[in-house]
Amino acid sequence: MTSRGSTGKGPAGRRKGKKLPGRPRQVAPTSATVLSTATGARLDLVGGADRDTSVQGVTLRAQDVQPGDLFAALPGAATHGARFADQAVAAGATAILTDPAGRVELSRVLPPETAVAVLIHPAPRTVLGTVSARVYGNPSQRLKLIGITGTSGKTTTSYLVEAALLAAGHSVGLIGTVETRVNGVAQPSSLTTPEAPTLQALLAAMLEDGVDVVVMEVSSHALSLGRVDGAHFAIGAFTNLSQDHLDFHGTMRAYFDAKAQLFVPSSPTHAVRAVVCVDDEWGRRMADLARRPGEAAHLQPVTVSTGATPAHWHAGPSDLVGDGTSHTPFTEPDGDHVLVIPLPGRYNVANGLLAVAVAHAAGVPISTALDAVASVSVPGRLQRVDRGQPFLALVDYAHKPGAVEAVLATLRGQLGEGPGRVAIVIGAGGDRDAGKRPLMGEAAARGAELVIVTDDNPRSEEPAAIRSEVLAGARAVDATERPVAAEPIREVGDRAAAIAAAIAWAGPGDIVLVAGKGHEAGQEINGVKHPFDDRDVVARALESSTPQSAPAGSVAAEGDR
Ligand SMILES: CC(=O)N[C@H]1[C@@H](OP(=O)(O)OP(=O)(O)OC[C@H]2O[C@@H](n3ccc(=O)[nH]c3=O)[C@H](O)[C@@H]2O)O[C@H](CO)[C@@H](O)[C@@H]1O[C@H](C)C(=O)N[C@@H](C)C(=O)N[C@H](CCC(=O)O)C(=O)O
Ligand SMILES: Nc1ncnc2c1ncn2[C@@H]1O[C@H](COP(=O)(O)OP(=O)(O)OP(=O)(O)O)[C@@H](O)[C@H]1O
Repeated sequence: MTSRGSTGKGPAGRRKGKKLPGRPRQVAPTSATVLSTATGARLDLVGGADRDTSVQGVTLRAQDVQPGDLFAALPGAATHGARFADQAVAAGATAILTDPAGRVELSRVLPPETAVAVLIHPAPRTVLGTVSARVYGNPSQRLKLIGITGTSGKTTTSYLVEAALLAAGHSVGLIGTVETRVNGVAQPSSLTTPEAPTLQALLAAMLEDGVDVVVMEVSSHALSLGRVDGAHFAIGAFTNLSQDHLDFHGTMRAYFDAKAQLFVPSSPTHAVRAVVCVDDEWGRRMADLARRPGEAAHLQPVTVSTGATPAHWHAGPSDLVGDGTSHTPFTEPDGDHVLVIPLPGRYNVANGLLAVAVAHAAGVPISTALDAVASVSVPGRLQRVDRGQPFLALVDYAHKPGAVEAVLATLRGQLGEGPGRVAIVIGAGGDRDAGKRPLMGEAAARGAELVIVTDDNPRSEEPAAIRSEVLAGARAVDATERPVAAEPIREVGDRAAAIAAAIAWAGPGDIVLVAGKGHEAGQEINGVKHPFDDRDVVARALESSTPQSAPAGSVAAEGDR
């Protein structure tokens, strides 16, 4: 499996052993006074600190501070950053950005005689993006920044856009859920969208490395928490919206409003150009909101559709070729083309068409983009694991109801009228939107003959309680609404055992889908990340299961790892 599909180079295309530069080598100093003026924060010169105190970096986590940094001591859900200010100052922080409560905390934790410039703002998170962008020289104004948002399809679409940009000769940076990558050097990501200090430092480092275009995933958390404040997006793309993250946003409307900040012209983080998939109602609303009455045509949103909704870019019916490659004719304002994409499912046609439209908006010729997306793979998204077994074993990142529904519909379509059946191994993450758990169970029961409910990342929650919520949704589905050969829903808490049970169940022509963790390399239980990679576990289960004879047309070893 290539961890990037873009160039077809695969792991060999990576510069092994090289570390991604997280920060630029050169940063011009910014004075505390300039930052105070730019943000309206009150400047308090503790211990006689100089008002010209210079800042050459910004850090959110005290333990990561480097000499010359401003430490952003923010209030959080678990603690207040100001409690760690002594560590930040000991590491060389010259300035601190905090709120009034944090200022009080500083008096308690900082050693006497500490000289440090303190910027006090009632809501420091709201100015952190501006501060970070300013300190790192506003890097997004000197490169082309493309932001991709939506509930599902962000990672896939960004890989496809990256492939198109690389094919057109750009030097490309990628920031997203799976990894952050610059010129072939990659490192795993911890957040989908980094916090503002990390993001701005990364953009500045990319610029130094010669990058001219950056494709990044923009999560709704990032938009709500100001992580992309201070970033100037040349293009913003919207994939779709379905239920997720309601623990954080409360309602679908608030979730949508968070995403809309990338598109609504009145929002400070709106992209210059919007490219919007209008397949769902939310997308249609987003395209309306992104319109700019009275402005030039080239600034109006570009719409993309794979369904009945008319759009600038419109896909016709797809022909499935081989094991998942689809050929889809489409029209765009200047002509007709065919999108060939090696990722199965109509939803991937939507991702593919959106990606080509985004690349085109970034100046890539359509033919170049189409050639590039025809050979892309994305880690942990319908990734095959093959040990010569007579059925298809797939690892996928579906961990929300809409994604489970979309991927199962695709797999059932792939089975066609044949006798094959689908097994899904599924769980739900702890400490995240609990409302989606029964809905995921329901989608699984509707689309698979065998449903094995297991643990995902329980995090701090009781795993059995999470499973019971998924099970409740699955078991509530009436037998008449399940596939004809459906079996009773099973519960196997241990994820490896659940995977082994699904593999043991499968016979020739069946499909086993291990959903939810995709590319992830660990399972988080009670604050500890245990090594666990679904792809390795599936491979081991296949190797230790009884060998069966391969039927005609069994899958090739592509996507294996
Ligand atoms: C809801 C959310 O996003 N919370 C983020 C937020 O936490 P918080 O403000 O509550 O921080 P806290 O833990 O109370 O700590 C307060 C402050 O003390 C500092 N601190 C804390 C402890 C310490 O030892 N040293 C230290 O300096 C922290 O850096 C922080 O500034 O600030 C923290 C510091 O950056 C983040 O790690 C944390 O993300 C948590 C880990 C998280 O899991 N976020 C997820 C939900 C998220 O953002 N996901 C999105 C969407 C993904 C998707 O679409 O599926 C993403 O973009 O990844
Ligand atoms: N356009 C789409 N519509 C519905 N489901 C999709 C779409 N694209 C991908 N999926 C499903 O969602 C899963 C995650 O896809 P991808 O990583 O591209 O999305 P994402 O938006 O980055 O997800 P996340 O926010 O969870 O990181 C896939 O494994 C697949 O099951």
